Amino acid sequence: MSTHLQMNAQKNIALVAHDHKKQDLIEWCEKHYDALKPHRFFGTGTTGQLIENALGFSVHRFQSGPLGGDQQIGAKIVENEIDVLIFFWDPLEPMSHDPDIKALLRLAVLWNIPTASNITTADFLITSPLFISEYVRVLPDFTDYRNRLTASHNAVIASK
Ligand SMILES: O=C(CO)COP(=O)(O)O
Repeated sequence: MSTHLQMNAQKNIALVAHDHKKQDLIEWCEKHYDALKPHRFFGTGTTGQLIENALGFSVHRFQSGPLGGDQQIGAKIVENEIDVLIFFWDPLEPMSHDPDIKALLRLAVLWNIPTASNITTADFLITSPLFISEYVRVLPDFTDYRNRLTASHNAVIASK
């Protein structure tokens, strides 16, 4: 069994980049300005501010990554408020908030969110016809997982 979530043609895009990758993300946004413009933007604090300044896009900014921004974006993914994650993370730099980064990337996989971690993948994503159309996102049915303990727990209670 699976469940389905509707993505609108206008996507909610989360933009995140580590410090040595911020310029790459800004240049990527500039390169795809026309394709990105119709969508809505979210971002970690510093990345969001830089994108606003460089592109003029309005970006809903969360906290800076090390202050919890990755976790806030992860929560929005769980609440189905983010459709696409563009996260240029730095493979050469250990981060104080590595657990938060891992958690965000994990949630993006769990909730089947299209995710780009480098320029090439981001180019492929933004040029996909699906980027500007409605799309039904398939999710595993988590019901069994959610109920995994309640049935046996209820049986134990009933037997007392
Ligand atoms: O650290 C980040 C993502 O893990 C990004 O945070 P900033 O955009 O605030 O620099």
